[in-house]
Amino acid sequence: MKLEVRNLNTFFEDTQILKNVNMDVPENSVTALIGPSGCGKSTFIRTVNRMNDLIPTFSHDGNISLDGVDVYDDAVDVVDLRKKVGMVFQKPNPFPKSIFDNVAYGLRIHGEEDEDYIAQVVEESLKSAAIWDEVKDKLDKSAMGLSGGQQQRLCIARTIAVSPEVILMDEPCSALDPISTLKIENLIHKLKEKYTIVMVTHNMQQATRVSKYTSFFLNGEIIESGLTDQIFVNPKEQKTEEYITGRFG
Ligand SMILES: Nc1ncnc2c1ncn2[C@@H]1O[C@H](COP(=O)(O)OP(=O)(O)OP(=O)(O)O)[C@@H](O)[C@H]1O
Repeated sequence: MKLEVRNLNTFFEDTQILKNVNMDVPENSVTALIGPSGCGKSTFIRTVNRMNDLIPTFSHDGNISLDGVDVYDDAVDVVDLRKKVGMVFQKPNPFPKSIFDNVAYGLRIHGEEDEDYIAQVVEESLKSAAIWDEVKDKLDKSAMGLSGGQQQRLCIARTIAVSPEVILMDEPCSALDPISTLKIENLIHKLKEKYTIVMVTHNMQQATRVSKYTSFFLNGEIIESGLTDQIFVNPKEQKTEEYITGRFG
């Protein structure tokens, strides 16, 4: 397994958010996380790449391993971990820099100085994120001038420029129109050949379109995990069925 989560509990102060969460994420696949608002999906993915470390009231117990290595081990370098486990957020968050510099950013902060190499990776990343044709003639223009859908693909290019292994996506299409959403979904299909993707989505159709596996979260617990086809066609748990048929949440 690429990612293995065992008996994960997380807390903000003494409020428990995630309760005994277990998950296996196979390599080169898309796993969708579904569940009603506030059930802990974002907290979960932010625990995987240790983004919650930035919140002083956060604590956890249990284990998350990436390729068999505990991501919370003292020997793990958090900067290196976040390079391996990239993240794409709900709202596109380009830096107020040029399109080129947005994608080059990660390479530069990791010490890359070879400008020819940087230019090559920027081009490859923009191509992989299916936005190259739209921006190739204005790489020096501000990323803030792009549409929301273009900004989100730029953020995906920025994430893949540092060669991550896992990409965490927190509702990556929720701020986008249907056409941009389709572009991102097609892109996710392509990206799973190289990367392992874990994606939070509120859109049930999207989960069935893009993911192979689904985990259903409710009140900080995983109620059911399995193949997406099974979860949506033949859920084992009554709560899963109630949720996917829109009876709550
Ligand atoms: N920094 C924080 N401090 C305290 N509580 C927090 C913090 N961040 C999140 N929470 C709480 O953790 C719970 C889970 O929130 P989380 O954002 O993980 O849910 P979610 O399933 O991703 O929701 P949504 O679908 O609305 O994004 C909520 O009750 C939220 O209020």
